Amino acid sequence: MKVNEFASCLAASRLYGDKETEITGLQADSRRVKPGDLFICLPGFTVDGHDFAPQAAANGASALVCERKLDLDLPQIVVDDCRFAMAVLSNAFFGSPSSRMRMIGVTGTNGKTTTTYLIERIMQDQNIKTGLIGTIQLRYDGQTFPASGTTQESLELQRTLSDMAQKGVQCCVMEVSSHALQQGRVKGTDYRTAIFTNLTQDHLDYHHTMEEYRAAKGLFFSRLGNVISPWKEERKYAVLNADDEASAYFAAQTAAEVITYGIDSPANVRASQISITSKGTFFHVDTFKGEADISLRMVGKFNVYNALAAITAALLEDVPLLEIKASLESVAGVSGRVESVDEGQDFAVIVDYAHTPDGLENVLRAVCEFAAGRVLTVFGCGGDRDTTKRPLMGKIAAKYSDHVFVTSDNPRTEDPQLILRDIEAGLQEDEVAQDRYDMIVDRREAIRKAIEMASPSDVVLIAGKGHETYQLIGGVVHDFDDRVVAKEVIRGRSY
Ligand SMILES: CC(=O)N[C@H]1[C@@H](OP(=O)(O)OP(=O)(O)OC[C@H]2O[C@@H](n3ccc(=O)[nH]c3=O)[C@H](O)[C@@H]2O)O[C@H](CO)[C@@H](O)[C@@H]1O[C@H](C)C(=O)N[C@@H](C)C(=O)N[C@H](CCC(=O)O)C(=O)O
Ligand SMILES: Nc1ncnc2c1ncn2[C@@H]1O[C@H](COP(=O)(O)OP(=O)(O)OP(=O)(O)O)[C@@H](O)[C@H]1O
Ligand SMILES: N[C@H](CCC[C@H](N)C(=O)O)C(=O)O
Ligand SMILES: [Mg+2]
Repeated sequence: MKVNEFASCLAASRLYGDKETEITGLQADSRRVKPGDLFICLPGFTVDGHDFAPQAAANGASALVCERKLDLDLPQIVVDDCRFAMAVLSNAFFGSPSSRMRMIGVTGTNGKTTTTYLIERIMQDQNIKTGLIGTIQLRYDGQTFPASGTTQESLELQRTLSDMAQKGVQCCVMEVSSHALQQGRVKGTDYRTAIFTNLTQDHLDYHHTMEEYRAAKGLFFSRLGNVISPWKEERKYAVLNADDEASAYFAAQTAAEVITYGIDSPANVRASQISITSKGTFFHVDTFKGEADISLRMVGKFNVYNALAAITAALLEDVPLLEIKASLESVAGVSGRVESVDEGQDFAVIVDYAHTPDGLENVLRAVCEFAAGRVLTVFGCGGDRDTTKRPLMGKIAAKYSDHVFVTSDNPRTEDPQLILRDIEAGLQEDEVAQDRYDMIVDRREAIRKAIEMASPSDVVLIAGKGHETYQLIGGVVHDFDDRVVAKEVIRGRSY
């Protein structure tokens, strides 16, 4: 593509320099620029990509996309917002790959990864070649790739979608974070179905207020159906959780057809007769395409919501309900989500990714429902993230646990001790919590103490890191996997 063809994708852009310059690739990191690349200067949150334009030029960039004209002898496309431009240009460069697949996106504070995994299983079982993009990994065409976050930057996303389309992927199910929506990472991506799981507190460091956070998620629904593509005539669906009050706000914003799922409120797909054991969850589901009884191998009422969202999306893809049931019942669980660590010990150890107040409350409620003995909780809160969730999580941990071990969870650049103190403030709101908690900065030590305290029938819940295999302390990434550490400690414990 020539530089003027890129410029013409952006109505209000200004092009300076040789319009015929040929572009062979896109890049937003000067260190990775190859000759022929169009370098996009992203004004980042930590550094300004414009400052790296000379390095990009030295590495052979053919042209620049920037927010102000730079003093460099290269063609330049000047735009108002480079991040949004990057999404539009990436989509154009890769030939709108999302329009060649069935795109199903999932947004919401909790449950995105789980819901995408369930949908992936259902679609794969229909012999529909399905790709997955999310927090744990990317996978398609028999290959897996590490994820760098929940939703890729637009350039990486369009590259991934293009590769999927070339490899014959017919359906892509992906997580869409509020950060991605706010930053326009998915702009131009043509979703057929947009799913909302729930909205509860998280990320207030980034979104500042719950209203702003909700508004970011709202972008997913307000943009749905506004993308020009070969699927244009096709129906678009907003799949909303009838039990979450934010759904009415999203419904009012979307031009797509609204389909609801829920438990407590009337919904198009509704679960009843829920019963939860330590082995799984049973429920009856009433849908617009029949009824079924479903026995999930995953525990917790929250997983009924995730299953309902998956059922709704699959019904909209015309998958028969009984085949959806068979697929859901075959899912043993999702890595790091209510995952049991079983070394033959006489108490339960569960590793879970709950890292928000609502996530923690949900998993603790589920654990309390089936725990025959005490509930011993190990958890912490991430550094350089929403600080206001820390005391809330402390209070919740105290409310549902017999003993709490407050510890580190990726302190990043913060002082770990201070994060623990923020959590402690919430624990101390609980009058009976005073002598029922320990503060242990070293997570391995905290896990060891909890497991040593466990008696037969107790449940040790280790929350916050789930599938993660690292602990970020300062700028250093240390190997750390709750499941591995728990196993080592259990094996070392004498009975
Ligand atoms: C707040 C946020 O979203 N930050 C993202 C952002 O970082 P940034 O703007 O600070 O980047 P920067 O370091 O200032 O660099 C600016 C530009 O200069 C370029 N650069 C930089 C150095 C250099 O030598 N040359 C060069 O060209 C960079 O490539 C970049 O294009 O752009 C980076 C690269 O594109 C992302 O990796 C980074 O995600 C960081 C790691 C992050 O923590 N993101 C989290 C908050 C996030 O997005 N999370 C959500 C999940 C949330 C959830 O639902 O739980 C997600 O979708 O992953
Ligand atoms: N529907 C739900 N409602 C509330 N909590 C949930 C729900 N589903 C899962 N959880 C809790 O949240 C944790 C994270 O679940 P999951 O990974 O599916 O969410 P996510 O939205 O992908 O998270 P992230 O934003 O970090 O990508 C789980 O380990 C569980 O404790
Ligand atoms: N997507 C979330 C994951 C948090 C996981 C937790 N282990 C932490 O590091 O805070 C975030 O980036 O806020
Ligand atoms: Mg996720």
